[in-house]
Amino acid sequence: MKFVSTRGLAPELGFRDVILAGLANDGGLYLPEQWPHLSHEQIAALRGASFAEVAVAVMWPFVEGEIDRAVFEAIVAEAYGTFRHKAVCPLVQTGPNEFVLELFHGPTLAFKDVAMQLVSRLMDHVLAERDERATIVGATSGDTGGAAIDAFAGRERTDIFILFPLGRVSPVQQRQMTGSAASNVHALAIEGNFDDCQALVKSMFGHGAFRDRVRLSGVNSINWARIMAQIVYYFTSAIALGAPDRPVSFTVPTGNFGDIFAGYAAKRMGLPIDRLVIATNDNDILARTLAGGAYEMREVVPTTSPSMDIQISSNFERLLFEASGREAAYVRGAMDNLKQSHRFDLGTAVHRAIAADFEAGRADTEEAARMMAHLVSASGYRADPHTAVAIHVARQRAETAVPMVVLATAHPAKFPDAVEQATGERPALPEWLGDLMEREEHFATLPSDLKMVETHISARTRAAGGNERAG
Ligand SMILES: Cc1ncc(COP(=O)(O)O)c(C=O)c1O
Ligand SMILES: N[C@@H](CCOP(=O)(O)O)C(=O)O
Repeated sequence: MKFVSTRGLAPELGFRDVILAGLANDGGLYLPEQWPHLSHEQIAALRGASFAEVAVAVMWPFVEGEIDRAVFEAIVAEAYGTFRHKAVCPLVQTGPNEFVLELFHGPTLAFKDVAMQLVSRLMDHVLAERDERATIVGATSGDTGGAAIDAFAGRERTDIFILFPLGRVSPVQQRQMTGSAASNVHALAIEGNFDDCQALVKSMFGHGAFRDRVRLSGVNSINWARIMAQIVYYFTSAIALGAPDRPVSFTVPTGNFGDIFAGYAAKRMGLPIDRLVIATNDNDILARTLAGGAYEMREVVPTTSPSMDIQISSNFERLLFEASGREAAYVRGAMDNLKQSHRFDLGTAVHRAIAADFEAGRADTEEAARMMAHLVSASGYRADPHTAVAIHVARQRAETAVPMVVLATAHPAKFPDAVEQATGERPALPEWLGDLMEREEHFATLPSDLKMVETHISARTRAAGGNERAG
């Protein structure tokens, strides 16, 4: 299997190069050159299989020929052995035909662990095989950072630098990034918002000399391996609800569009998905784009679901590539317009193609709070604010006979203030997270300035001969 860039100007790569590359060197995002297909019989044969078994079956077509099967199976088993629930991602029924898919039973209590625990092990394997080191730089609005730090802390072949927006993540999210004592971990508080952090990361990838000097790699959902791992839970949940004989719909709290794009990928691979519903908070650029056909940036509004406080939704580029019939020139044009004028028009054909697969809705902070309170009083279910946004959006849709799965992307204890304000109850962190809030913090604060951030990283990454500890 080869992978191609959405901008059409980067070399085609195999899986091992794609996982290390992160972003393509033309600024685009990698996608498989064609979608593998699982037949009705192959999907039906996965009934009763464990999460790890389904994971191997779903991801194998992407890695076949690049990683030995037994090695891959062992890596998958080890990655999902870190989860605290034996089903890994359990389904909980919250309404007559509504199910919540809990993706937060991993080490940092967010859905990011599902991919990150696997990606760190796969990267380590490829780097060891090549006897190389890498510098991982990531941007986070809160959850990716903690999950990446947990997954990469102490790994000999990688140094990891996570850029988070100063003062815009929850205290639990911040401690998950700053509380690591591992010498290869560097948390950087950036004076800006998440879009500034993500733009800095993309600029570093676009800066060839820096990219080569530090052997830059990325673990945001720009990295295809992140999306690949997230496809798996669409299969496990749909199969548990009767697929492939019965279609299933999904509502996904969305920011960078990685999670819901994984659902789209599952559909392209043969999973019978009826509706894919994008749920946004007050930062509703995706809902506005689907309604009006124009992607138009506005100021980011801080909300109680901070991980979705995003205007530049990076994986939307992957969807543009697909919806335009894989027209790299169209994608380049749209991305140029976005950079220059902070907007672009989808055009009728692409708008229609997107509307054929996706619906969208929004829930503001007030509506999310009301939903959190309602869930507790109606059924005793405790949702985090991101999940509450999605449940609100799911319940605005017309009911059909098709089961609706809502992705629960974070544990409520990651956002205790918002949950307490809405429900009157303060969710406690699981005991095994113990002294998280008392750990000593290590981080550096930097302006949103490319040169200063690059200089900071160069001095500290072992891949470029640096060895200073952050913060
Ligand atoms: C808790 C939570 N929910 C939802 C999202 C949005 O997911 P995505 O960026 O893949 O659209 C994020 C951030 O990615 C998150 O951390
Ligand atoms: N909400 C995210 C933003 C980054 O998303 P990613 O999926 O591209 O890593 C976060 O929690 O950091």
